[in-house]
Amino acid sequence: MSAPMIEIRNLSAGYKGQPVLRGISLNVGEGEFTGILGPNGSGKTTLIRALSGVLPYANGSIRIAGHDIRDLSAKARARHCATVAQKNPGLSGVRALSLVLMGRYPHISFLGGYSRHDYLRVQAAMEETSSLDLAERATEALSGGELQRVITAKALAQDTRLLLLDEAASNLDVARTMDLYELLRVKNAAGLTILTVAHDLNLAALYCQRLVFLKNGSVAADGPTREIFTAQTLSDIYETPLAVAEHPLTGTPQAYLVPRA
Ligand SMILES: Nc1ncnc2c1ncn2[C@@H]1O[C@H](COP(=O)(O)OP(=O)(O)OP(=O)(O)O)[C@@H](O)[C@H]1O
Repeated sequence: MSAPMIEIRNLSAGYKGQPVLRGISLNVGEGEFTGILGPNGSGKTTLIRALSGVLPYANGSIRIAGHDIRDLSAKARARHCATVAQKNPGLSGVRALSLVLMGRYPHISFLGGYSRHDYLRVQAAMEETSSLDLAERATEALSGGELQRVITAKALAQDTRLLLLDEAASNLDVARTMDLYELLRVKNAAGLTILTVAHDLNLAALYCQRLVFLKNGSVAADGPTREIFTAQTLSDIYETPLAVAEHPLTGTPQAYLVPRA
């Protein structure tokens, strides 16, 4: 049997010596589309940051496609795993096209420049994310949603087998959100392993086959969406009453807010 795409063993990580993730162990198989959910501050972004290699961790191990990520250079890591982060560093003075082209950087050789193939991959990724018309725009002049699409294009242009997303739909309107998740569905069907942080429970339930709920830096619940997405589990994890009913068209479980009075 092949190794899981992600193997996390007893992972502890945090900031300035303060633990946030407390001994997390989790496997994600190749081809899974998994949602990471949980209350504010539960450690979702911290987990994505540790997986993408930008946050050093105190204890435990992370293997991606069989490689301990601490043994990989940043460039080698970027050939295995692309990330759409929640916060993006200042991108002043960069055209959208140039930003997406940076996604090809892990694939160019030491002396080689970008090839025709790189530009074709960039064009395809921008078409897929409906951002090609933004190619010549300065990234600092883009709206939050436009920038989000360009950054998603950069991640797709990276041509990895694993994609990590942290609230990738947070700046998108409802139509763009559905465009993104439909695109993710197609990519997942073509073999891409996807791990996405989501706050929108119903969106996650519609698209993710598996849900992992974090709470206080630990895994509080983990399982196939249709089994784990229950009123009891959600209400316990979020400490607020929630009801669950089937989506009228898909039969997927969906959550409903319950007024307290
Ligand atoms: N750079 C940082 N320095 C210090 N503490 C941090 C830093 N980033 C996050 N934290 C703290 O770590 C904890 C977990 O934060 P994290 O962003 O991982 O949570 P989250 O589950 O993604 O939350 P949210 O749903 O609000 O996005 C929080 O208590 C947060 O205040």
